[in-house]
Amino acid sequence: MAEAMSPMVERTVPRVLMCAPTFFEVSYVINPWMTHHVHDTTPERSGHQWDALRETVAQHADVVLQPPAESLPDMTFAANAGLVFRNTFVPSRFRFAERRDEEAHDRAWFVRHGFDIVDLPGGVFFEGAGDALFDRGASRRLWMGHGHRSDREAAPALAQMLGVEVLPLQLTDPRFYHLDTCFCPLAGGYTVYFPSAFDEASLGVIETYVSPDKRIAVEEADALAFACNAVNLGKIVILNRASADLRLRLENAGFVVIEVALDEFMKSGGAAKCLTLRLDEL
Ligand SMILES: NC(=O)NCCC[C@H](N)C(=O)O
Repeated sequence: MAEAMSPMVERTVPRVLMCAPTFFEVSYVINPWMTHHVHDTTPERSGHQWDALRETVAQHADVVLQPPAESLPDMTFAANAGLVFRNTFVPSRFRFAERRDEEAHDRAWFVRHGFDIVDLPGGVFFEGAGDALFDRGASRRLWMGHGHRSDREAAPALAQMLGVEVLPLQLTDPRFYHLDTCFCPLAGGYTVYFPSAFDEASLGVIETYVSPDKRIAVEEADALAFACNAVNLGKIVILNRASADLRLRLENAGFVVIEVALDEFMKSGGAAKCLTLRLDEL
């Protein structure tokens, strides 16, 4: 029987999925961050950092736990399970074989929790909320990154399947291989992003849709510290690290910045946002 989740019920407290890093390690290389870190993580350190993130998120949201699976070290990056919109779950189709066995676990979890599963057309790669981020301003538009992991073809398909406007953004820097590594929509329509990770046309799209007073462009040092990979829960912004300048800009926009060290996960190319998946996208 489906476990009761009531995903359609209007909630005031955000609901966030996380998956413990029990089996997390760097055992293969599918992005530049992983290159020098094969077998360079410890369960103690990743467990400790993940617990700190879970406890921080739990102060501002209901945390729902997905059981991890053995031999799937990247499953802890819950954002990549798929995309949630209302009661619909669009499962990821991973580009690299190393992550494809996660798909069955994620699908089963979302079926079990009462979501409607809607699949992308065959052969289209799509890495879920790693590459698809809802605007948090007045609009429900979806920003979608492509060029490294997800295919551009996923954008019109998602628009049709979900009935939302989808804005594709071309990613150009292999270090910022998922949209959530270099772009973060915040409450009120503010947007943190690293301009150099996008092609010119995509920067033009961002500048068309996000007014200058809402754009928070970061320097490379912040981008490399995964400052764009932030969890935004209302006024709260949880991230690995922010420079004094970025913190000030976020505070001036009304946000409260909370740093949680996640360097063990950065060895795999992920941080706060990648380790979470919003389940209430209404
Ligand atoms: N950026 C994300 O959304 N997730 C991080 C995924 C890290 C994993 N090692 C990968 O390369 O797929």
